[in-house]
Amino acid sequence: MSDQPATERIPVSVITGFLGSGKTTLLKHLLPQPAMADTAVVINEFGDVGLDHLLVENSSDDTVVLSSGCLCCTIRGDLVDTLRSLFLRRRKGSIPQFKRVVIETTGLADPAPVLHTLMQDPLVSECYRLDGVITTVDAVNGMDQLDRQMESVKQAAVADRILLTKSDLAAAPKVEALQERLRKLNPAAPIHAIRDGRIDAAELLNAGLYNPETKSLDVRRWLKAEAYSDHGHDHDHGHDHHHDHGHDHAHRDQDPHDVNRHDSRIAAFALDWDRPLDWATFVEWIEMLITGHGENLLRLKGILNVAGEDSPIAIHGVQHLFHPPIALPAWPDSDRHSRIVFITRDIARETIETSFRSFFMPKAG
Ligand SMILES: Nc1nc2c(ncn2[C@@H]2O[C@H](COP(=O)(O)OP(=O)(O)OP(=O)(O)O)[C@@H](O)[C@H]2O)c(=O)[nH]1
Repeated sequence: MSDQPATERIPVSVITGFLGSGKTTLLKHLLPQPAMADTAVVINEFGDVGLDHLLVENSSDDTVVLSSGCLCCTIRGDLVDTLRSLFLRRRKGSIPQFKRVVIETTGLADPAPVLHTLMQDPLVSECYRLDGVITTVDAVNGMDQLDRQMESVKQAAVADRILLTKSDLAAAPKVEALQERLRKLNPAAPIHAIRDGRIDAAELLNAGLYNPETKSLDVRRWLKAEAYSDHGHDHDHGHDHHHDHGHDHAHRDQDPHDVNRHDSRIAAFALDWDRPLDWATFVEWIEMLITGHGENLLRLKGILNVAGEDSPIAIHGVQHLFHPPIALPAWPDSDRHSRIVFITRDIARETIETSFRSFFMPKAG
């Protein structure tokens, strides 16, 4: 665990989104805004020659281009080195005192390993904290990309904010259908339709647990667990079909003939539990889950009511990584339920729920 409190580490925003979906255009419009002052930018390009940094006008010493590979696979070590070197140069005063980092991934990046590195690498997580993931989705090509490219599904599924770009080029019904699909894929992320990257940076920043404006840990905003309750996850209606392909109820109204839809492999849901949880049992359950399903646990976050603790514990996981829990100073309101949000691939809600109950429901007889 990092010695630095979460509030003192430098926030990192990750901009991801499929090829050509408008990441660089967005960055170009964000960087001149006052809310983005003192931002260091790390741009990752696929291929030998980086171009995007030339397109982002205020390229400077704070802009680092990682080329010749995709951030998610070949050059993860470079990301660690880059973030570390930026931090050391900042401390030495050889570059300005940046207060935020923005990483633009390549369009083909699977975002999970990038988040992994940010949260897991001891050197990185000592100095930085993941603030949020911003995903651009192309209104013209997005539907097709979601059908064909699993990366684009994952990019949308793990987003904290989704930006629908190029809606000026797509017919309204097409934009609405895409928005609807994205809402099912990721119920908690607000979706903004934008044109040519134009959006107020304040809408995108500070998506994390810590809210710099109120200087407090803002659990409700971070977790948005309530967003999952309206999306058809109820399980009391006598579904008798078998869920052996990880098909989730949230997607039951998709076109059954469209076998290519990756979204049916992705499920987003929240578990809610009204009794205090035994911490040792919880850790045992999570470890079991990670051992069995780690790769497909795309994202997990929650706030727990732990037996014997007066205040809540925030948890955060990405695939095989379970981040050190954070003890929050107090409950945000009178609701003392534990809430855990899951974004999974090929794991149905029932699987998680059944395993949770097997650990926490008192055994009959
Ligand atoms: N009409 C229109 N064009 C846009 C919009 N957003 C981006 N574009 C254009 O889309 C093209 C691709 O945009 P980029 O910002 O380079 O996309 P990118 O995601 O950075 O691309 P890669 O780094 O190759 O993955 C450019 O020609 C942009 O001008 C938009 O909202 N409307």
